[in-house]
Amino acid sequence: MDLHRASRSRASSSNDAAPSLTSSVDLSTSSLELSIQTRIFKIIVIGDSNVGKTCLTFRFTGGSFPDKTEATIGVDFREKAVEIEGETIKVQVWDTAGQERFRKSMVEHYYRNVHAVVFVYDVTKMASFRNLQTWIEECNGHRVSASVPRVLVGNKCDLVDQIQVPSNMALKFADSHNMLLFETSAKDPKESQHVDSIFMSLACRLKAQKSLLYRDVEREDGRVRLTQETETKSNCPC
Ligand SMILES: Nc1nc2c(ncn2[C@@H]2O[C@H](COP(=O)(O)OP(=O)(O)OP(=O)(O)O)[C@@H](O)[C@H]2O)c(=O)[nH]1
Ligand SMILES: [Mg+2]
Repeated sequence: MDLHRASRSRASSSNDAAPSLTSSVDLSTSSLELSIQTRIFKIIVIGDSNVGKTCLTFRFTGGSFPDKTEATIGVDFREKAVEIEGETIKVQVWDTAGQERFRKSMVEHYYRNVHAVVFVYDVTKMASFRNLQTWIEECNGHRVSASVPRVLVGNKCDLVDQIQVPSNMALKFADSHNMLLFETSAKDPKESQHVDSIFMSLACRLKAQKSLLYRDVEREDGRVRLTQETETKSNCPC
């Protein structure tokens, strides 16, 4: 399955950084050491119920397709440590509920300090594609910065005889929203690497955006001050 690259070039430096990366934060030495060791990127997965959000996140973090899923209630967290350019980063995936009744009390939490957003639709359900506009509006309504990377995922491509959403339509939509488009399948084991690349491409972009110059650490009266780098790096291999 092809990975379509919609136009996008939004390297940004202003950002709600990873939990430990606000531009000027006092930390104890031990928590600083911890934050230097492992950064955590929070990625939320959003879309209609039944599009396969749980299966995609399961595929990425567990490497397999679940035999059986139930509608997600609230949120399920899944984590995976990945290595990018020698740095170990924890990708924390928030598998959200698509059903309104199972998500309404959680919505604020989904979007708080989010680093990247994955919008999912089902390629065999045109309604799930049409509803993307509503999901995007919800996201924008929660003050998610324009610099937070977003990608679009059309899932269930293994159901080749049932596809309702043409690739060119999805690509046009992705382009108009400055997103990359991935058409894939959580179920098809041959697509496993492609599913990984959804999250890895985001992690690479986040790493490039949120570089910290550790040499800028200053010590003042036993406290430690972190200074965030303002330049973006663009030497990520992804
Ligand atoms: N054929 C096929 N079925 C899939 C794929 N991904 C998920 N499914 C099936 O679609 C159904 C819904 O999958 P979930 O991952 O639970 O959907 P969800 O988006 O998490 O749904 P909510 O938790 O209610 O928001 C399940 O029966 C899955 O087995 C896929 O890539 N191909
Ligand atoms: Mg689910």
